[in-house]
Amino acid sequence: MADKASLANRAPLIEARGLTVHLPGAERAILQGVNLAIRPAEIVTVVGPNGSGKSTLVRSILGHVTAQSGEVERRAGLRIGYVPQRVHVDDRIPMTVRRFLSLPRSVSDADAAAALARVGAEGLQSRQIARLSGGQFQRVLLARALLNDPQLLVLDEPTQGLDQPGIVAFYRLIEDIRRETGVAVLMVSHDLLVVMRASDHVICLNGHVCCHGTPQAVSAAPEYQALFGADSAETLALYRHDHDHAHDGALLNARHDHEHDHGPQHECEAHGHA
Ligand SMILES: Nc1ncnc2c1ncn2[C@@H]1O[C@H](COP(=O)(O)OP(=O)(O)OP(=O)(O)O)[C@@H](O)[C@H]1O
Repeated sequence: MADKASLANRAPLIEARGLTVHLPGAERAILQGVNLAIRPAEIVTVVGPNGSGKSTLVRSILGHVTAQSGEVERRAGLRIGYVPQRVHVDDRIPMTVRRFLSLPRSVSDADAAAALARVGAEGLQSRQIARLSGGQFQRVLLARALLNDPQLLVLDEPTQGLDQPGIVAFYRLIEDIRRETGVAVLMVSHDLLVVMRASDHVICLNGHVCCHGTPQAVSAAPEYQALFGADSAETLALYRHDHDHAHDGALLNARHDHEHDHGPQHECEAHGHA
């Protein structure tokens, strides 16, 4: 995790205040009064059940969806790399990885090769996009998002369709990239255990912000446990402590630095329903 005090002192790259979003056809507001700030080099993760508004929040922050009230302030000239939840690739239209990396903006062969190498997908340039495995495709999407040297990476469910080792490896890659480049990361994910482990700040969303704080604080919060069940908190606590011995199973690929939790830090702030 990044040093918390130094993160907190940095001005946000992007900040949402009081975002309320109604979408046409929806009976009620999809987001209500949501606040969110992402600072340089910070990994912020949004978790929440299906339909809780995670993608809508991401799309509002990116300006793809107009909020009925509230505001999004972004640093002037902010460069964002975005990996959307769904990318439709028509497999009837041939498209190589190299060509895909030049959409929508043309990039040099050297930059394309460097971006692929950075995400562990070197040598895929001539492969057809439609024939990549799920894990390869996610890495190519990430490579494309890195091409404009972003200050903020936005990843909406980036590990969909990956198996557990693939999920762990992907988040590890994100942590490495953050460490090397200082890029900030906003992620939406269902992979509670792995993604919360990699996060500086977790936001638990269910139309409004139910609670937020460090992974430890959120996993101990009653609002989080009401949404995901007390078991999820126990499993996270176990995972975080269980690092001194050989592990079986996929999680053994996760980074095990010695980071002890000392119980909930009571950082979660309950936000009432509007
Ligand atoms: N374009 C739209 N018009 C009307 N309602 C929408 C639209 N897009 C999403 N919704 C509704 O808004 C709610 C939130 O959707 P959203 O995709 O933001 O949730 P999510 O938390 O990302 O869900 P998931 O985890 O299933 O991806 C859902 O009830 C969804 O049906």
